[in-house]
Amino acid sequence: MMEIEQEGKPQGHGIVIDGLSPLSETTWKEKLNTESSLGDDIISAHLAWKDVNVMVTLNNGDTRNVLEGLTGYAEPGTFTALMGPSGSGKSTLLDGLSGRLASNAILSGKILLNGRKAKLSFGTAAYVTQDDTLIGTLTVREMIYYSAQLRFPDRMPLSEKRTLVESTIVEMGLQDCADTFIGNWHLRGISGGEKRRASIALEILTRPRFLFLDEPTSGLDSASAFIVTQTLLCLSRDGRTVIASIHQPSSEIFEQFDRLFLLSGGKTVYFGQASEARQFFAEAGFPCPSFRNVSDHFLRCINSDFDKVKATLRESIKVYMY
Ligand SMILES: Nc1ncnc2c1ncn2[C@@H]1O[C@H](COP(=O)(O)OP(=O)(O)OP(=O)(O)O)[C@@H](O)[C@H]1O
Repeated sequence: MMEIEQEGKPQGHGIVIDGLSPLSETTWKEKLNTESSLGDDIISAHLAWKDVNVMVTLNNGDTRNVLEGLTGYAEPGTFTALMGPSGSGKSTLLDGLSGRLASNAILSGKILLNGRKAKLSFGTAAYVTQDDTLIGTLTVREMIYYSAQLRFPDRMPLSEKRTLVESTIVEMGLQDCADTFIGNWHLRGISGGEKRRASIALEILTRPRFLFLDEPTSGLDSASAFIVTQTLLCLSRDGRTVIASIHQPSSEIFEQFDRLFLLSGGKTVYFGQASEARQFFAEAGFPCPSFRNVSDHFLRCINSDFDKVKATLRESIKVYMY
């Protein structure tokens, strides 16, 4: 299949509006057909999805399309951010990809793991929710160690569990607070950012290939949020596939994303290299003023004048039709 050449084509990335493919069919098929030659001990896996729709049934029996025609992929060693206004479908996409949709939601479309239809089995994927479910009266090391005892089989030697716990503490940069209480409403403990990293530590104990995170930076100050996303970037560079929904990242945080999936109203506005999104919006007639945070700019464009954004982007995407 050939790409249709057109003047003014935004280079190197794809977008989709109203169900058009954001990627060339060939590129998508390449991602889709990446056959797994991975051994169990290798932490890398490709996820590809095409024409994903999610329909929910409401209490009154009506149905509603929450996601429409989403196509994309996530590769090992990369950090993908799902962004969009509140209610745009970020969590639903994350839930759909990780196989944890609510019982009233039905997903259609293709989601392939290493080119095959496969369920994400225990240990393959981890999901970190927005809420930290930690026990305040334990120290960070105790919390991770107890979690290791619950997650790993009894036949695994304690020394091995301890080694995994210690390496996880180092990987998450929690050495300095490892023996501090996590804390609760009456016990001063570790910071919010450290809590978030401790929550991620519990999930990476099993060395998952995929890490899904719902708003890992919500409620954190900008410095803590930056450290959390920096940690996620490091985890991805170890060969993991990291996908996180993030509401309004600072420019510094935005620069850490490899790929951006920008949603509005359950549809894709942009899918491609995060570093090229600014240029894409500029070419579509929405240059980002230098003083403005780039993610704020995208959300403002979508919120304030989405019809115009859509109309402009629809013009630009002709080049991606095959
Ligand atoms: N199981 C469900 N049943 C009914 N409605 C749902 C369900 N799941 C999602 N929705 C609706 O779909 C829309 C998208 O929800 P979702 O939580 O995915 O958005 P979001 O972009 O993550 O929002 P936020 O940033 O506010 O968390 C919302 O309007 C939500 O109410």
